[in-house]
Amino acid sequence: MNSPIKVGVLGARGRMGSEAVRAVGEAPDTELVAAINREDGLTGLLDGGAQVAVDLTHPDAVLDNIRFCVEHGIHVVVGTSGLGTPELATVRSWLADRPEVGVLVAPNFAIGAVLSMRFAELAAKFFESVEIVELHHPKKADAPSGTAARTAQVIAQARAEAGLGEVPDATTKELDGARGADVDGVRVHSVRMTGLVAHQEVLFGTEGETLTIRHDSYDRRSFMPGVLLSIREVGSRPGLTVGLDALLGI
Ligand SMILES: NC(=O)C1=CN([C@@H]2O[C@H](COP(=O)(O)OP(=O)(O)OC[C@H]3O[C@@H](n4cnc5c(N)ncnc54)[C@H](OP(=O)(O)O)[C@@H]3O)[C@@H](O)[C@H]2O)C=CC1
Ligand SMILES: O=C(O)C1=N[C@H](C(=O)O)C[C@H](O)C1
Repeated sequence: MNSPIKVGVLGARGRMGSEAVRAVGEAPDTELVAAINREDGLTGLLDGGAQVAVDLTHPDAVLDNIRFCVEHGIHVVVGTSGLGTPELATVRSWLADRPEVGVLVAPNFAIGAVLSMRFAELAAKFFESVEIVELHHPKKADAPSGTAARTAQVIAQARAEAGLGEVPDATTKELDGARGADVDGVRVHSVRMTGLVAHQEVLFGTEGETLTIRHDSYDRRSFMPGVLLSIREVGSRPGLTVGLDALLGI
C-alpha cells in the first residue's frame, strides 16, 4: 500500500475545517499532519511535511494561503468561497512558475450539488427564463454563495453558446435588491436563515412549464466524500482545476 497522503487543514477549528480534520484523520489513505488556525503560521504545513493543503478559511484569507502553498510546492484543495474570474487568473499566473503543483477549487464538495450544477448547465439552453435561489445558515460571510455564482456562470455560458438572449424581465421600478444580484445576467437571490445549512434551487421557465433543480446539504458531512476525493486527486492534476466534474467523470 502507498504511504498515506500528508494533509494540512487551514481553518481547522471552523465548521468545515473541523469536519475535514475528522475525515482526514479517519480515512486510511490520508494523514493529518497540520491543523492550522487563524493565529498559527502557515509554516506548520512545512513543519508537518504536508503534500496537500485544504483551505476552509475565509474569502479574505484564501488567496494568500494559495500563494504560500504554490510557492512551497504544496498542492491545494480550495473549499473557501469568493474566488471569482480575476482571482482564478491570479492563481493561474502563480502556477505558471510552479507547473507541477495542482490547485483544485471546489465551489461545492457535495456530490449532489456538483450534479445539480451539471443538470442546470444541461437544462439552460431549453428555457428562456432562469433564476437561482440559494439558502444558507446565517453565519455565512459571503453572498451570493460560491455555488450560486458558479451555477450562474455555467448557465450563462450555456445560454450564450445556444444563442439565447437576455432573460425576459420588464422591471423598470424596483426597491434596491428586490430582483437579487445579477451574476452574468442570471438573477441570484440569497436567503440567510437559522436552521439551514446549504441549499440551492435553480428555477427554469418557458411557455407553459417550469423546471426546478434543488439540492440540500443538511449536514456538513455531505461535503466530506468530495473533500477526500479532491485530496486524493489534486496531486495528479497539475495546474488549476475548477469544480469536481472531471474527478467524477461528468
Ligand atoms: N466548497 C464547499 O463545499 C464548502 C465551502 N465552504 C466554504 O468554506 C469556508 C469556511 O466555511 P465555514 O467552515 O462555514 O466557516 P467558519 O467561519 O466556521 O470557519 C472558518 C475558519 O477559518 C478561520 N479564518 C477566518 N479568517 C481567517 C484568516 N484571515 N486567516 C486564517 N484563518 C481564518 C476561522 O478562524 P476563527 O475561528 O479564528 O474565526 C475559522 O476557524 C467559507 O468560505 C465557506 O463558504 C463551506 C462549506 C462547503
Ligand atoms: O458557507 C457555506 O456553508 C457553504 N459555502 C459554499 C458556497 O459558498 O457555495 C458551499 C456550500 O454552499 C456551503
